[in-house]
Amino acid sequence: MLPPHLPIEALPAWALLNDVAFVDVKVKAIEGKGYGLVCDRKLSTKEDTFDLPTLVTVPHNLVLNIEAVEEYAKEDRNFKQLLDVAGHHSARGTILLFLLVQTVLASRTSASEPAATGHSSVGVSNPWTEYVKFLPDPLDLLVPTLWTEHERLLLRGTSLESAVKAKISALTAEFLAVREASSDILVWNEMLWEREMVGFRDWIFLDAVYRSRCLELPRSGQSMVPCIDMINHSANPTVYYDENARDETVLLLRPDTDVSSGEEVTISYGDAKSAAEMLFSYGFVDPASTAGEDSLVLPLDPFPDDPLAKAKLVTFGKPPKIHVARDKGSGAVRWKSPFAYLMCVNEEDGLEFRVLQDNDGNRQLRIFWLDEDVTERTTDFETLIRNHKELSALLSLRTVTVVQESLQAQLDSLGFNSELDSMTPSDLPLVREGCLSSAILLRQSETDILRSAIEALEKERCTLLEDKTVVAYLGSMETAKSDLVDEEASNEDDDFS
Ligand SMILES: C[S@@+](CC[C@H](N)C(=O)[O-])C[C@H]1O[C@@H](n2cnc3c(N)ncnc32)[C@H](O)[C@@H]1O
Repeated sequence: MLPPHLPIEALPAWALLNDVAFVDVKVKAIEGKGYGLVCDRKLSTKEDTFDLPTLVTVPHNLVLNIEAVEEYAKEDRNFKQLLDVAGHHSARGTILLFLLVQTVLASRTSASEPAATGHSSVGVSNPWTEYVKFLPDPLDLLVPTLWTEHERLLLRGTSLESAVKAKISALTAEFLAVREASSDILVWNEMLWEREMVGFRDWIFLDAVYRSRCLELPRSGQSMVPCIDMINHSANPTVYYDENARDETVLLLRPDTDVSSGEEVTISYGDAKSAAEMLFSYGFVDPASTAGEDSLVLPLDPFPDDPLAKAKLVTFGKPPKIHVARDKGSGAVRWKSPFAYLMCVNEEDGLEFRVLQDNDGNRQLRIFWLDEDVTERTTDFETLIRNHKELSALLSLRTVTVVQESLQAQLDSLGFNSELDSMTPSDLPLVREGCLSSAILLRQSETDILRSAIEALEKERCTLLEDKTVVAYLGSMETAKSDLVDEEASNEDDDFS
């Protein structure tokens, strides 16, 4: 079930009815980006920077955030029941439920029941019941959770390969939980599930809508704002949003900016977002973005033969990851992987797990390093290691090597699928052009980051290999190895069988 679509020409009437003011701008179709906001006349803040022109004003009552949904639930008994069993977990989950219900209401009101009274048998309609009809068609929203299986193959070897799989699994579990919780409520069971008005694809779509349209407002926090969510992104934005003294959300022309008549106005969706984040959240990669850092997040698997692996994972308490960032200007690389440090400390280095029982009889797994209880510091093994005089360089060397090997494996996997990098739309008729171009940009960006990071880690490794404690350790290992070889050889001499 999808909301019925309204042409964008109907938006000015919706805006008028709901007190949204557009001044000198209009929402129009923009090639390759869906809708966007375009200036009607030349605007400038080059001379007069004191008074910034306000292009759009949206009243506070239209802002959709967790508080607004809780308020709506007070008016709508059925929705409150739904929210009580399946919502309240997070702003996102709560807003998704609201959007789901608005979509159902929008489909019903346009098909059968008139919305004029604001009441249908299932719920109370409100401005969002109509506004959801201006949301993009799912086929035009190119976030990878909505890509076809064929299209998702383009992500092989990138950081999004596992991230998108994990997101789809999480969304499946979330959808099933909503379905299970709400099927005990008669009205929702009939409405959503018996009539099959909602399916898993709708849930994925609403999640994508939320992620690609949610804003962080200075006072109202994570919110969706109708009309302001029609603004596209650019690395060189001309406008920005804010909340004014009347709590209205306003769109303002940036200082020292000229916009000509017919030009699209844009905001920045975030300078610091990597190609993977942009594609994951918004469904495109901006090739013009040259500021800030490019980054990559990869999962990190513990050593398969580490007997302490499970205990380390439990005490660490979150999925192990490697974060790599590269400054787009200088090319300098930073990396971070708290679990990699813990992963490289073993029993022979003084690591121990103990099960302790408190006064109430509860048992708790605690982690000790060199007899100190470090359970609260599992994410800070880097500092613990650095503060250890004799083991610092050796354990750091192990950690750097583990991270470097993981990045190399990822780079190999990208290289293994490198034929994708030169594909054209005619080579892949089952793939949408936007998916292919974004995937190619992502692959290029991640290949560059991985190459730079592997090179930087090699330098770190070389420096650590020269440390005198490492040299002494490796020397002792060599001696132990040659002693063993000598011993085996002399045993062979004695073997007269
Ligand atoms: C907040 S909405 C903007 C309005 C949207 N264009 C629409 O038609 O409803 C964000 C979505 O707009 C599109 N978009 C925004 N900026 C873009 C850009 N620079 N290039 C391509 N698509 C863009 C993407 O689909 C993104 O998920």
